[in-house]
Amino acid sequence: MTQAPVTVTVTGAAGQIGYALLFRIASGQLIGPDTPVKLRLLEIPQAVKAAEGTAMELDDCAFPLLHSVEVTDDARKAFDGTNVALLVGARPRTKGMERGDLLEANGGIFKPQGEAINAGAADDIRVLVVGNPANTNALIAQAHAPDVPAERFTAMTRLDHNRALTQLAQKLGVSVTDIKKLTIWGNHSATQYPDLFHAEVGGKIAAEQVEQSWLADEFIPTVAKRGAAIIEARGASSAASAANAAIDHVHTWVNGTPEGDWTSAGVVSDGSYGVPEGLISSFPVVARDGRFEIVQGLDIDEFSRARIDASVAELSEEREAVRGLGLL
Ligand SMILES: NC(=O)C1=CN([C@@H]2O[C@H](COP(=O)(O)OP(=O)(O)OC[C@H]3O[C@@H](n4cnc5c(N)ncnc54)[C@H](O)[C@@H]3O)[C@@H](O)[C@H]2O)C=CC1
Ligand SMILES: O=C([O-])CC(=O)C(=O)O
Repeated sequence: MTQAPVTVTVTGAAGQIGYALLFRIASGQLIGPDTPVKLRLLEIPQAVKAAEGTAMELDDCAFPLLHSVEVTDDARKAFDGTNVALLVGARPRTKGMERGDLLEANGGIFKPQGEAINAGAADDIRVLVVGNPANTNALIAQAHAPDVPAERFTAMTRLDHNRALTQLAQKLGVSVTDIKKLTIWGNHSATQYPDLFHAEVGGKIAAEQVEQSWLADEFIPTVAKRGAAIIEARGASSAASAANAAIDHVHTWVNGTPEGDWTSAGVVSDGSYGVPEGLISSFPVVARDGRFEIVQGLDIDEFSRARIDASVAELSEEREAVRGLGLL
């Protein structure tokens, strides 16, 4: 062990993503193979026992990098001194629930968690929100952590990015590693826009290597509705792939993007590409020196513009809705 331990807090630790995520974090895949990890698992009181069971299993793996595991239902304890917070636990939509009800229920989770992060997290805290609606939940948490730089709050669109990589790789009969500069724009929802007009395969623009009808009528809807397709097939929402994307997101954030490539992440808009300032929207980003930076200067044609605008309009509506609920 060559480095000081990093404290990683996972909320919703007893859930299905939590179960797919925790063992990978404990094995060193989140930050790197030289960094020991202190795990904090936050759950609601009814699920603490199940989280304790997972903690027992983590012990039973004897992971060399796992320094300790603590389980709690107290957000202040969970985020005290935390370096990386993975906010996975959220209120799922249930029958008869309107969008506003969902936003309000999640406000009750992400507001106090933002406050607890503000009160006690480490100075270098990085937050990834996975729980849906991820972008707006991230916005709520960020709004309640005024002492933490806003850029430290991010929302996960890496799963969408990874889904898009594989759809394109399968279409062109190439490896996912042959694809560079793919982008997911906007909201982690069915309005998201997976962009192939800047993506490159073998150094050439991807959109020019596929039929326009495939791009518009198959690729975009397949990626955007993949979450629903998994639920239909599995009877439960994506779990291992979501956990994998969370690992990818944080690993990239800490360790950087490769030269000549970028990734996608929901980050606070600085007004780039006409996305209203302050919204947490997905952009093409590079990670350098432990920070995400929005890739600048891309030409956006009419086709892409309309799709980015539609998804960003949805994010603006969600922001207005949570403002109306007094959550911002
Ligand atoms: N951004 C993305 O790409 C994806 C996001 N998701 C979202 O991730 C979330 C979690 O999914 P699953 O693990 O499958 O759900 P799950 O229902 O299996 O687990 C959620 C866990 O969160 C816990 N929880 C609820 N409120 C909490 C609170 N205030 N503090 C701590 N824990 C709390 C629950 O007790 C439960 O154990 C859902 O909102 C889902 O929609 C899922 C897939 C992809
Ligand atoms: O669609 C869902 O409910 C889960 C999700 O966010 C995804 O799989 O992308």
